Amino acid sequence: MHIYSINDVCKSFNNGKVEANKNITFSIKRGEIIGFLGPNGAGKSTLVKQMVGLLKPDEGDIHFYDQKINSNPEVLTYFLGYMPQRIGALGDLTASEAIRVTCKLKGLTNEATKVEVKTLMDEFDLNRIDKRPLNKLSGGENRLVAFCIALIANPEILILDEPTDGLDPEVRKIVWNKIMTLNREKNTTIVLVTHNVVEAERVLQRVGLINNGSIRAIGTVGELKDKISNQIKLDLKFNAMEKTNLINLFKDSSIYKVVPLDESHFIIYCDKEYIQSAIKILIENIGLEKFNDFNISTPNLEDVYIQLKKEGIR
Ligand SMILES: Nc1ncnc2c1ncn2[C@@H]1O[C@H](COP(=O)(O)OP(=O)(O)OP(=O)(O)O)[C@@H](O)[C@H]1O
Repeated sequence: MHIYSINDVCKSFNNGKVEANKNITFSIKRGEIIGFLGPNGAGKSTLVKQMVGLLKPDEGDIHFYDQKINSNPEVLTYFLGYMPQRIGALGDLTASEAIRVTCKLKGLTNEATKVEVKTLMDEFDLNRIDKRPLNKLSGGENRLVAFCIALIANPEILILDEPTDGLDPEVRKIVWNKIMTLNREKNTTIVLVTHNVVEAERVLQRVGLINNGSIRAIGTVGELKDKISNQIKLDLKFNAMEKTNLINLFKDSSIYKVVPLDESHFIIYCDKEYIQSAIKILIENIGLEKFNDFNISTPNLEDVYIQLKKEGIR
C-alpha cells in the first residue's frame, strides 16, 4: 500500500497568476527515500507544504494511506516529522525549549519528553548553542535544530525541506547519515527537497525533477540517468572573450546542446558518436590554446538536472 498518493494536485497564488504546482501526480511507498530537485521557485516547497497539510490544494487530492488530508491534516500529527525551510513560530525559544514544546504538542509524557530532549541535545551537540533563542543562531545552527525537531517521537515519515542547506560539510554528513540510518534501521519513509544533486545521488532511491510547477521526470537515479546514457559531456573553461564565438558555432545544431554555466564555463552535451566532430569544430574554430580546462566525461544526475533546468531533457 502507498503511504502517500498525490493525484493531479494544482496550487496557485496571487489569484492564479503564479501556478506553483500543476497537475502533480505520484505516490510514495513505505520505507522509500524520495527527493525532489529543481531550481529556485520550481514549486518544491509548495508541494511539501500541501503534503504536510499546511496548504490546501486548489485541485486534486492528497491521501495519507486511505485518509484524504486536504480537509483533515490532523491525521498526520502522530505519523509525521516535518522540517520546514524556516522555523518561524518557535524562534524565541532555545533549542531545548523548542524540542520540549514540540514533544508536548506531540503528546509525549513528561518522562518521555525529558528523555527525548536529552537524547537529541546530546546526539547533535546542541548544548553549546542552548543559551540563545533560535532566531539568534546562525542559519546552519537553526536548520540543525529544525532537523532535530522533525525527529521527535520517531515519526514513521519524515518530510524535510532542504535539510542540509547552509550546514557545514561535517554537520551535513551527520544529517545525511542520520537520514540513512533511520531509513535502514527503522524503515522511516523520507521525503526531501534538496539542491545538492551530488549528495542526493548517493542517498535518494527515487528522484522527482520539478521545474515550473510540474514534475518533469520521476524515477530511480538509474532510470533518470538512462535518459541521457547515450550522451557524452564536454566541460569547457576558456577565455570569456570566446563566449559568443562558441555559442555561434553550435547555435543551429540539433546534435549539440550547449549549456552556459557562466561567462567562461560551458558544457556541451551530445550523443557519443558526435564527440570527435565536436572536438574538431572547437580546435579548428577556437583553438586549443584558448581553453583553460577541457574535460570529457559521461553525464551524471547533476547533468540530467542541468539539462532540465536550462532547456528540458530531449
Ligand atoms: N505564499 C505565497 N504567495 C505567493 N506566491 C508564492 C507563495 N509561496 C510560493 N509562491 C510562489 O510559488 C512559486 C513556487 O514556490 P516554492 O517556494 O514552492 O518553490 P521552491 O521550488 O521551493 O523554491 P526554492 O528552491 O527557492 O525554495 C514561486 O514562484 C514562489 O514565488
